[in-house]
Amino acid sequence: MSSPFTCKWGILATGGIAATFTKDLLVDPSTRNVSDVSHQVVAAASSTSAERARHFLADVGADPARCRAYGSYEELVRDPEIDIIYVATPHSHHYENTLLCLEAGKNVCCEKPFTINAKQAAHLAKVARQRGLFLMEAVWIRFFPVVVEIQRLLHHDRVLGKIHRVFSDLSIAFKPDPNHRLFNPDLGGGALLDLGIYALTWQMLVLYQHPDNARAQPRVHGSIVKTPLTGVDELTTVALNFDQMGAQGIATTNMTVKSSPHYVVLVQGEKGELSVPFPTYRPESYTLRLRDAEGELGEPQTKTFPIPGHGMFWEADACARALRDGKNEADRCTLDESLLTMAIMDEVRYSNDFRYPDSIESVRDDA
Ligand SMILES: NC(=O)C1=CN([C@@H]2O[C@H](COP(=O)(O)OP(=O)(O)OC[C@H]3O[C@@H](n4cnc5c(N)ncnc54)[C@H](OP(=O)(O)O)[C@@H]3O)[C@@H](O)[C@H]2O)C=CC1
Ligand SMILES: O=C1OC[C@@H](O)[C@H](O)[C@H]1O
Repeated sequence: MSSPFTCKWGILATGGIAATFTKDLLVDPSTRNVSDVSHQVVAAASSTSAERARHFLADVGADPARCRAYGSYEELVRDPEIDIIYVATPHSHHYENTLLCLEAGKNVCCEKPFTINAKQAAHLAKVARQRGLFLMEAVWIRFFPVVVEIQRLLHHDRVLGKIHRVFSDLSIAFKPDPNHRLFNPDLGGGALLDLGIYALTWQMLVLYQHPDNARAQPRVHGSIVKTPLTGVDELTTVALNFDQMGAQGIATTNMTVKSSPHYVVLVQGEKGELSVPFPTYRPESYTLRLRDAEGELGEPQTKTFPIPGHGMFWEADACARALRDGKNEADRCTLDESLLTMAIMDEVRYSNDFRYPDSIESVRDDA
């Protein structure tokens, strides 16, 4: 058996999800039956201090003898050993931080949402393509085995027959705090960009990618209620009409009331229903209920997929395989779909008169 391709990671930022992702990189791939790729953490950087980066590496359990700790992102992107950088800053910073990496010749996996708006995302895609670099938005659910199986059931096996509509929600009750990144407009806060992107991703996975849709773009209508606290969107609903296949998607999100536990994603088709419970940002199971001869929904059949860690390693494996194979995009998370998702969120925000400060909506002059 040939030895696995080892992907060498640099971690840009040391907050909550950077720690979770890095710990997942250190999980033994054999626990998820992966033997063709593996991961090594070779550096981390904090914009605060090198000391903070050192603590981060120690906290996540990285081998201090094999890692470097930097006190600036600029130093990180110059590290010659790094194959790919994981960008884990707040939304407001993704565009500039990813550009910094790409311009230094580094491949990038950038946290969701890709950027603040579609113009910024298009600029990143242009730079990556011009330079022949790998670039991916870290929409980790796209790589979960449960998601792969749901798509096979709906798209290939067509267990529900024609799909009529899809409800998808991700709502979490956060304590209102004007300084938290979720509420702070200067950091790109708001339900849509942080949580709604998952509800929209389920629509992309089920309806947009359905063979009957043939990648036709949906018509989009959005409705937003802003929080009086800071003016970012607090309650947001998006209706997506997939005219090609005569189906409708309803994606909802909010930062005040938690999603109902059982039917967070609900796909309704002519032959029955498929549902995915909370949390849709870390899906672990699905339930299928098929109609009997009388048209009544039958007994629920649930299938659960164990997650041997947090579940972020599957997207990391996809990045590693793309680098190994000389590809600049991951098949399950393409730049075109990230651009379309950003364009849908732009449409919802701008049609509801919700813009972030110019300082974070802008693109560089050379975009
Ligand atoms: N996939 C998933 O499940 C999740 C994804 N996310 C995404 O990850 C990203 C980061 O979220 P999260 O880790 O929760 O955020 P945190 O606030 O915990 O961490 C963000 C980090 O970014 C760095 N940073 C740089 N500039 C700033 C700034 N001006 N203000 C605050 N932080 C700054 C800091 O690291 P330093 O000081 O070291 O530079 C900070 O620790 C977001 O895009 C979010 O949407 C978040 C949670 C879950
Ligand atoms: O991606 C995310 O998923 C989980 C949420 O708690 C978090 O706010 C969000 O960024």
